[in-house]
Amino acid sequence: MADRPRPQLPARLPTPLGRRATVVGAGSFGTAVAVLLARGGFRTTLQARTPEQAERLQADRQNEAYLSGVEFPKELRIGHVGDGLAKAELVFLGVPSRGLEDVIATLEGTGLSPRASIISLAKGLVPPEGIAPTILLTRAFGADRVACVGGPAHAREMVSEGAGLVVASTDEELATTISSVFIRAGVVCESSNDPVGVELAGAAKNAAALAAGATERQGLNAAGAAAGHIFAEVWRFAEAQGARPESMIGLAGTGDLVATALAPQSRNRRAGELLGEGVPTAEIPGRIGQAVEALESVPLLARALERSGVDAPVTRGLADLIAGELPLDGWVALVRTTVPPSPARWRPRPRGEGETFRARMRTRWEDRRARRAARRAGDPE
Ligand SMILES: NC(=O)C1=CN([C@@H]2O[C@H](COP(=O)(O)OP(=O)(O)OC[C@H]3O[C@@H](n4cnc5c(N)ncnc54)[C@H](OP(=O)(O)O)[C@@H]3O)[C@@H](O)[C@H]2O)C=CC1
Ligand SMILES: O=C(CO)COP(=O)(O)O
Repeated sequence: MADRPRPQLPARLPTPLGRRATVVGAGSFGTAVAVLLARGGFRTTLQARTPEQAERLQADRQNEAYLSGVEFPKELRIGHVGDGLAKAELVFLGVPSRGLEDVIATLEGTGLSPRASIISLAKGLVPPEGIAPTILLTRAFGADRVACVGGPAHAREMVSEGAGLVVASTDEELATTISSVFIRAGVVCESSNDPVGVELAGAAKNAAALAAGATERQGLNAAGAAAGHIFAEVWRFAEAQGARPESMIGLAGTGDLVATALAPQSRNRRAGELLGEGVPTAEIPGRIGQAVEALESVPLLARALERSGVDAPVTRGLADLIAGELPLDGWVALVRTTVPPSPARWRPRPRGEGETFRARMRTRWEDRRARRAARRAGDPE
């Protein structure tokens, strides 16, 4: 930590002295976030699911099962269900999306402060509706108490070298408080007021990494096309929900996609590789041994896109591949032949204020020529 360059702190950062945080879920990411929060000056409790797990973590002062070799700072407290919640101002949920409803239910009986903010670390969708985690949390706690975290952030590298986090909340003060504690801990963290966009970007990158993993042996162009189609399809859905393009283009979307698709240890990409090798979906979580969000969120995503009328053949095809209803060669053929719907290729260009008359005429002429060529090729415009 001491030897590497640290991100620059904004001029006025709130001092965290005496402030408390709890991380629910002592898996790889929950543990890594708890380590950062303790480094960032928060009095932090890491909450395991059972007393036995908590005892093990306390005895070892590291998480052998999920993040071995990362020593806990001495300030980090260890607990199990309910511990550390009554006084916590920030409660981070480090469990996979499918566990969020259960965790919210357990939070209710723990004396959680009505002022505590709840932050989702999940990069998937919540069943059965396939909603973004912050939508579920907002229903339970109200939007001004809710945030999420996205961006390229593999747990082990994050605690040793850093990460590119994005904290998103509709409450600006909350987003700034959370991002400043990560920055104090030495990790780059931007804030955003587009939580659903950041979460859909995270779900899209996991889906795209899984798709790329399943396809890479058949050809890297096909793997890239699969990822590109999925991003475009999810973006059309996200846009209809008011999300902003920078959430998909920046750290939380393309940035995290590159980190996940390149990482040999990525669980989502590895799950895709196993699917591509013909391993049945039901066996994959057991082989990987940790959360593989995309296996569950892709079918939810495909249904959500269908419900909202978004044309999403590649996301649907990936869901069918996961369900065992589309063979690998059928999936690859689908990826190789899918043409995005015409609005993705053909949109009126915005006219710049300073554009000259000549340049405008030239643009119109080029537009007309391209439309004629598309008609001749039999493409709808
Ligand atoms: N790992 C990473 O690098 C990153 C992960 N994420 C996201 O963080 C989320 C958590 O993933 P990650 O930490 O990697 O997963 P892991 O599989 O490493 O750990 C999951 C943790 O959640 C606990 N858990 C699972 N279900 C429940 C439940 N119903 N109630 C309480 N606890 C539960 C598990 O407990 P038990 O051991 O008892 O099963 C375990 O402690 C995912 O959405 C992932 O996409 C985001 C960025 C990076
Ligand atoms: O979200 C991640 C990194 O930002 C981790 O992705 P994997 O779960 O595929 O390892």
